[in-house]
Parts: sequence; C-alpha cells; structure tokens
Amino acid sequence: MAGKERNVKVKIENLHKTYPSRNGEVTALNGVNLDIMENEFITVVGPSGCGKSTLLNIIAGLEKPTSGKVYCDDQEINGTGTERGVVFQQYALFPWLTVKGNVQFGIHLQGIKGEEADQLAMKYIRMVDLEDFVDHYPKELSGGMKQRVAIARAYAANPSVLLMDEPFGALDAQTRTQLQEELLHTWEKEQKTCFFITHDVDEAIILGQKVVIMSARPGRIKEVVDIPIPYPRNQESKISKEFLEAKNYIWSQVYKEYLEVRK
Ligand SMILES: Nc1ncnc2c1ncn2[C@@H]1O[C@H](COP(=O)(O)OP(=O)(O)OP(=O)(O)O)[C@@H](O)[C@H]1O
Repeated sequence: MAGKERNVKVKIENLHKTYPSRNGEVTALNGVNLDIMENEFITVVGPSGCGKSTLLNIIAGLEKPTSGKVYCDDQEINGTGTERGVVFQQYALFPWLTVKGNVQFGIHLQGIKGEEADQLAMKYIRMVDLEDFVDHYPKELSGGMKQRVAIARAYAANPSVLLMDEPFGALDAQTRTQLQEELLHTWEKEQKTCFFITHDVDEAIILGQKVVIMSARPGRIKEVVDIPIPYPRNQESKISKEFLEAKNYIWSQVYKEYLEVRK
C-alpha cells in the first residue's frame, strides 16, 4: 500500500518506437523512461496518438521497441509472458467458452486442474459479482459483464503485472463507475502492479497512485503526478480536496497537450 518500500517491477529505459508509414516514418515514442514500482497502480493519460498503446504493447511484449529496453523483475522483455496479463477495450473473450470456461483458461495455463481450478475460477467470478452467470456464454452478457469476465480472467491467470488499455472505454458511465470501484477494491485486496491507460482524467485520478501525463506525439513522459487520495477510495473520494486539486492540475496539463495536437 502507499508508503511501503517497494522494488522496481517494470523498468522502461530510453524507449523509442518508429513505425513505417506512407509519408515516411512516424515516431510514436521518443525517449520514454519510467520506473513502475511493485504493486503500484499507474494510470496514463495523454492526447490521442501520443503513444500510450504503443508503450503498453511494448511492455506486454506484443511490439518490439526500435531502441531502448524494458525490464520486468530485472529480466529484459523480449516477448509476451505469463507474468504480464493484458486487458483490452474489446473484451477478447473466447465465444465458445462459458464465463467459467473463460476464467478457467488462465488457471489451466498455470497447470492447475480439477477441483482446485474450479474453486479458483469461482473465487474470481465472485470477485466480479458474476456468480449467477457462470454457465452463460459471452454473447448472452452485456458489455460491462463481458469486461468483468475479462478482468476476472486476467486476475485468475495470476500475472504480477496487469496491463490495461482503456478497459472501460466502451462502457456507459454507470457501468464504468461500478467497474472502477470493483477494480479499486480488488487492487486494495490483492495488490498487483497495474498499468492502466485511459482518456478519462477522473478515472486516472481515482484509480492511480500516480498519473503519468504523456505529451503530444512524439510521445514522451511530460510529468508523473502523485495522487495523495487516501485508501480505501470510492466514488465519494471524487469530491475530496485532493481529488479536485489533482483534477484541476492534470486537466490543465493534458489540455495543453491537446492544443499541441490541434496546432
Ligand atoms: N502498427 C502501426 N503502424 C503505423 N503507425 C502506427 C501503428 N501503431 C500506432 N501507430 C502510430 O503511432 C502513433 C501512436 O499510436 P498509439 O496507438 O500508441 O497512440 P495512443 O496514444 O494509444 O492513441 P489513442 O489514445 O488514440 O488510442 C500514432 O501516430 C499511430 O498512428
């Protein structure tokens, strides 16, 4: 929890990423350095196209950097790995598996089978409040429920780092608020290192111990802002003095970057 001494979990060193494009090269990341501490919840905001997803995909091992390195537990990242779980905006569930089957998938990958796998799956299904839907298929669920399954599946695979790319971006405001609370409670209970991308400054502040503000393309880290809102946090934390101060400050910084994009 906040204040406890921690080790660096993910180290990002001088990361550059360029993509080929029709008009030459696009520089998506231009010298990104960041230490993500063990069990820390980091949220990332910045204007569209500033390289947030590129950064997450490189940490996930789904993309390779053009130069620079990323380490997880001092090991250089060269590809995907079970210690890093990813949740995307689109739920990416297996349509042929039930809720329980989807959640068990990551448990089976760890070599856990039978009754133990069953009990673990139920623990994570309860965590996201879906115990009445264990035998339902994804097509029978709402968007919010599907995203709950995706989160339960990611947790059940027991990664030590959870990478989330706008996981609530496609949800209505009420479901989004509910899932923020669930994610907060889950993280408070079962801490993991979380790296969470969002366009929503309020969401970044309520979830994050630190908010990383990225600058307009080519992406760099403009500033890392500590969020001193005490735990346990809930929606009422959004009217606290700490929240409102952070919101004014972060929003003004992000807005400057939006203006850069529009120049
Ligand atoms: N596979 C690719 N090929 C070419 N260009 C790419 C590729 N992926 C990303 N880019 C470019 O790299 C830049 C950063 O993209 P990225 O998706 O990382 O930004 P983002 O901050 O996540 O954007 P958004 O907030 O809109 O999702 C953009 O200019 C994008 O067009």
